[in-house]
Amino acid sequence: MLEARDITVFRGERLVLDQVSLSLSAGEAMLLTGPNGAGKSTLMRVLAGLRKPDSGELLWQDRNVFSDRMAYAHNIAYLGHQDALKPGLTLKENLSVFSHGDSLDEAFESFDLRPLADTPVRLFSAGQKRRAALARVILAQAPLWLLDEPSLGLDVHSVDRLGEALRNHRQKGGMIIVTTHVPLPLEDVRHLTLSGVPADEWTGEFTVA
Ligand SMILES: Nc1ncnc2c1ncn2[C@@H]1O[C@H](COP(=O)(O)OP(=O)(O)OP(=O)(O)O)[C@@H](O)[C@H]1O
Repeated sequence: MLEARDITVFRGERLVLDQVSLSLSAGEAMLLTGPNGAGKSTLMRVLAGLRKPDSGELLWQDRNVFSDRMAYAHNIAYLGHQDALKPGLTLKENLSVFSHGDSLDEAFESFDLRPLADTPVRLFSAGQKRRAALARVILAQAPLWLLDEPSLGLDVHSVDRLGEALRNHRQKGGMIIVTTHVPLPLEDVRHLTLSGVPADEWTGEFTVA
């Protein structure tokens, strides 16, 4: 089980997350929504153990994540805005680092990547890179998926494939937290909306010469 209690984060002088709490159990999914700048990606980085909150606690199986981040890292698959693939390597070379054999085949199948297996990733389109990054999420075989705008750049067919991957993961007892600005094929999902901490009103004026 994942539990976040009163997570508070400042970026510079600015309060971005103000005592945000959530919890998630096996098989559950949560949709994280809110306007641009509301703090969704910041919260995802905290949940991924990549950023320590200024106050609050993050617990995985009742243990504090930040007291042993390395142990926690084995339990998560985090997809950020960057696809984190090596451009000079082929797709197969990129993904083989994470797995071999059957699981690699399954990951290729999940996002129709077989025809691109021997192509260098630098030649991929934005959507193809996103599909490859999603295949990597599957390969991680981690119980908790943290997906920041996973459908970015995906065509309609690939969004369907994403829906299937999300469903399969939950059926196996996996957990998912996902941010999105567009509808996703995700049933029976809990919602957390970040409204954003209001910035001070900008009081400047433009002068037209
Ligand atoms: N590198 C940074 N340094 C300082 N402040 C930052 C930095 N990156 C983001 N912020 C601030 O943190 C706030 C939250 O950003 P974050 O990326 O978490 O929002 P978001 O909800 O994911 O937005 P979006 O929907 O546009 O992806 C932003 O409003 C911005 O003011």
